[in-house]
Amino acid sequence: MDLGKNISPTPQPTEGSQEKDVKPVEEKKVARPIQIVQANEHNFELNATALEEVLLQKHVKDLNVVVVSVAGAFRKGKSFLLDFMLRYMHNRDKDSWIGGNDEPLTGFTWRGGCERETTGIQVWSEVFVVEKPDDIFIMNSYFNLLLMNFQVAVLLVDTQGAFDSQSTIKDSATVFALSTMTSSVQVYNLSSNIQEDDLQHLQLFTEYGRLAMEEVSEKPFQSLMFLIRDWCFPYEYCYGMKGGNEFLDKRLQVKHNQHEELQNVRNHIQHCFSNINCFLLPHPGLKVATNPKFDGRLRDINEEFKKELAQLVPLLLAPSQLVEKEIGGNKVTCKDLLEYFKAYIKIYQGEELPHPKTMLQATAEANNLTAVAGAKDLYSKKMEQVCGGDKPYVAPGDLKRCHEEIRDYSVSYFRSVKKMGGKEFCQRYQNQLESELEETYTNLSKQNDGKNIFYAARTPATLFAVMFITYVVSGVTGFIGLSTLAALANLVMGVTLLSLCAWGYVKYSGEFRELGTIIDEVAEALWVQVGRQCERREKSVCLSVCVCVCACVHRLQ
Ligand SMILES: Nc1nc2c(ncn2[C@@H]2O[C@H](COP(=O)(O)OP(=O)(O)OP(=O)(O)O)[C@@H](O)[C@H]2O)c(=O)[nH]1
Ligand SMILES: [Mg+2]
Repeated sequence: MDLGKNISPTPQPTEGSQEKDVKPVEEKKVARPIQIVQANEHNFELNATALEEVLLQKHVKDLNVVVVSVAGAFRKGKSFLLDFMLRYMHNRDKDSWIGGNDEPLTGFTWRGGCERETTGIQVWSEVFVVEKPDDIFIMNSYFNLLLMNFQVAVLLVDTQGAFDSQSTIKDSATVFALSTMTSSVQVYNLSSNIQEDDLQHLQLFTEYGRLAMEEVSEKPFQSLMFLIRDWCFPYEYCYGMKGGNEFLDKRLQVKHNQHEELQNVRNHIQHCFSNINCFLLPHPGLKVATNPKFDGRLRDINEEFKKELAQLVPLLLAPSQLVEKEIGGNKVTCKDLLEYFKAYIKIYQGEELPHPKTMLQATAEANNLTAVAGAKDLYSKKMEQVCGGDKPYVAPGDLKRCHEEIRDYSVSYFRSVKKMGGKEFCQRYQNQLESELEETYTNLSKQNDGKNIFYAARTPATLFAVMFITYVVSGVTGFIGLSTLAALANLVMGVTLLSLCAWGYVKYSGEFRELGTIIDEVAEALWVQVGRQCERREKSVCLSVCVCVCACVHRLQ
């Protein structure tokens, strides 16, 4: 059997991707980390030109891509690990890929210290072409079975650490989601153990990724590897993949007697990834963790760590282990990946996605909203007893008084409910509640007005009055010979009569309600205007009476 013989598939050009050939980056410059997503003041921008330079290199652009990314909290050795992956990719044909004892570790920038190092998303400029054995065997003309090999392009991705002091939850979620959506293998880098909050954050971040994807299939993401650094309990679960998977099975187990919250997190994670693994890595030794002069040379690293690292990296990057990136069930080429990056980043730059929040913020919001809903419910129930649909008309003054009493009672209920978020935060929700109650009151008082038969008769009364006045005006003006004015008055009377008939039909049939509303509004405006004029007249009449009385009194004196 002739293994390893090259039969490369013919790549199909993809619609919409740019047909550019870019010279290999390493031809122009030495291989280096390339910043493809930049974080500017909590906004993420894609450096499309830099990504094009990497992904549109002639020898890789049409190859299926394998994207291995490392993500997780900041300062936990992600870039350090990726540099060992780079060593593997460079020396994978040699017996020992891990390097010499005194060779400093270079590649993605890593360092000691407590402040974050990597920002945004970086990729390694050199895309590695690997012959990946496929499961298909073919027979050649000499009747030998040949294992088909496909060339794939391997891209290594380093990400900004989550939860550093300069990033919001949204920033961390965006980086994690973007890297998960674009990678075929996501390494979730954790320290010491899998805590419940690690699972909750993974749930939040993957949900944020899922929201941004157009087609959400059953399992939107591919492989996830929990990588637990500084594992201290090899006596319970041994280092490596075997112990890791046993440990993970226990951690992700869904039991019937478990709280729903714990079950939800586990189900969510299992439904997001097609393949989930775990690897337990020992502590690399104190020199690695605490010596500021440590430059990555193997001499300073614990033997146990090196032994496990030598197992871990091939598990991710050995040709037979490579997982090609798939989106919606289709394999993705380097050229396609560029387009996906462009599309995904746009979604995160837009405003249509909800903002992920801290747990306190989300809980406080939920508390306050529940209290607002409770208070509104209380208000509605009490007001229902005063002016509900089956209750008779209430005098507007009485209704207002009831509203004020019940509003104060509801607001004090809202204030009495225990809520998170602090005084100022809760005040915002109290203001929202008060304005919503005022709105409800306006609607209720309109309904109440509708029950007043005199109110309901306003429109026909106004129209009748207009008809009567125009009738008199037309009679008088006709009598004194002002025939044009008389004709005009007749016209107005005719239009008013028509409006009255139309209004009657609308009220009877419930059809053409917009027309009915317009007639009501015009009649209402007339009514109000006439009312105001009468009030003013009344005042001026009163004033004149007062002036007359004063003058008489003055005369008498
Ligand atoms: N305890 C411990 N320290 C490690 C391990 N691997 C690397 N380190 C050390 O962790 C420190 C940070 O390494 P980086 O690779 O820069 O960490 P990072 O996660 O990329 O950090 P950010 O880029 O800031 O997110 C360095 O001092 C490494 O020597 C490990 O497995 N355990
Ligand atoms: Mg880093």
